[in-house]
Amino acid sequence: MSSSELSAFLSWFERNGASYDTSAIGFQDFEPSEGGRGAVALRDIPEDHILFTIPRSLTLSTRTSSLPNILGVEEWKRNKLDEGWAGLILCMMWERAQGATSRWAEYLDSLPTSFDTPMFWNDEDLEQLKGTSIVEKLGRQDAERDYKEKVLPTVKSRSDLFPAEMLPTYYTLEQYHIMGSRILSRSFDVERWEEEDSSNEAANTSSGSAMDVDAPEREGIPEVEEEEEDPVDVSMVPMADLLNARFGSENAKLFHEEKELRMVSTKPIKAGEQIWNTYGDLPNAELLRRYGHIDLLPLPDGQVDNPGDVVEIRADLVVSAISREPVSQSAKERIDWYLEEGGDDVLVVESDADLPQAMIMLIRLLLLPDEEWQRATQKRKLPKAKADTQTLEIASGVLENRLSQYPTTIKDDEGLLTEDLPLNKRYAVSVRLGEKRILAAALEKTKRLLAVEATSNGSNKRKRQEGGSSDASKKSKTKTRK
Ligand SMILES: C[S@@+](CC[C@H](N)C(=O)[O-])C[C@H]1O[C@@H](n2cnc3c(N)ncnc32)[C@H](O)[C@@H]1O
Repeated sequence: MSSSELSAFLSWFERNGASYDTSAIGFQDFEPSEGGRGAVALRDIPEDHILFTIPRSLTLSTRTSSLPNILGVEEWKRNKLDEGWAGLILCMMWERAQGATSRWAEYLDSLPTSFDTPMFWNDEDLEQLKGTSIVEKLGRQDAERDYKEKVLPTVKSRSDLFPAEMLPTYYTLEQYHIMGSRILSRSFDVERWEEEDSSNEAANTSSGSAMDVDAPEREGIPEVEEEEEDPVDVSMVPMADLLNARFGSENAKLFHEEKELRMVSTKPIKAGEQIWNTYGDLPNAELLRRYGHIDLLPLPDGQVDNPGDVVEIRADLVVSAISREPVSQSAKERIDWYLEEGGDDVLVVESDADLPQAMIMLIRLLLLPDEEWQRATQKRKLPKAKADTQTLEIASGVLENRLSQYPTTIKDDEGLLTEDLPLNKRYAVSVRLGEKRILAAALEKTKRLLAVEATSNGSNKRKRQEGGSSDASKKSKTKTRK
């Protein structure tokens, strides 16, 4: 954003009922490694200070744009614009096409039009991400399908709203990707205020609840960390999206009030310091995919990594470690049951390198003798996450198999990082190295436990270790791939 775009944005912000404390917060360019353009404290700011306030009506979402109502509820739903981000993307395209008459004209003009995220990388750079879960999550094909099946038919069927001569400028696939990337790197989830009236009927048709309802936890099923996002909550929040983020550095947070959103300091901030929001202290793979940067911090073990890093292991690696191809009918039934009962198809190893509880349960489930399997289904109870020798052996095979999905070794990557690499490659190598270090640590832990199992040979000591969940396992996060 140029300085003239910034000042146009700031005066638009204030003209439209938003306000910011001009004595406390300013905007400047930081080093690229510090996030580039961001917010700075102009003076010492105490904790709990309101930095800026935005009326809910000035956020841009399918609730606040008038397009869904103008188009009509029926058509909105018929074209599936109430599912996923296609509806918001179309609203953003349409608002932009309205030019100066759009309520968000200056805001939209201030947003970036190019991105460094892997979505826009060439094949050579993407190749460097092999083994990480980024490539399969890019969603380029899904986005293109939504564009072709939801957006284009809508646009072509309503020339009163989308004049044909505007299509090549405002409603192209390229614009679709740009708007999608703006949402990916800048949107917030803004839930409806509990008592709030549903004023934009077309946008409020999604089945999601405005309340933050936790999924019920069934016995034996590990908690599911991620909740389904309700598309009507996904909102562009002017000014809040100017704040950068760094692992563990958050000093300001967005609070959702009935009529407005407030960015409030959560710690004292010294004059000259950057004002950091949080993107959730994400693993590097997710930071890179959504935002195009990574976080690297010196850790107590002397390595430089992101403490929020995780490794995702697809549950089918566990299945193939146990059952021979073709997968037996019984294994298929068990996997279906595990998934129906809320078990997840992706197992997550965190940076502490403990085996995910879900992995141990799944292994044990697949190994259960038939009678016990019948009992488990009757009681709707997964096996305990107790890692015995057989389970540990299989888990270590799964970890080795997962490690082999990366074409390079830890040593190769450490060597590469000493070289002068282009930025995309440096990021990709750092992401895969962080993941491999976690896998290697998990493998080492598992092998240590196997050695203990082998030497203790049924002694009392071993009984004590088997009494509860193995140290190697933990109540794990499981995750649904997006
Ligand atoms: C919500 S925006 C923040 C404002 C942004 N810097 C701008 O100029 O509009 C998120 C983007 O800021 C950049 N960013 C934020 N934090 C960063 C960090 N710690 N290191 C590098 N880039 C960062 C990334 O490009 C990211 O996609």
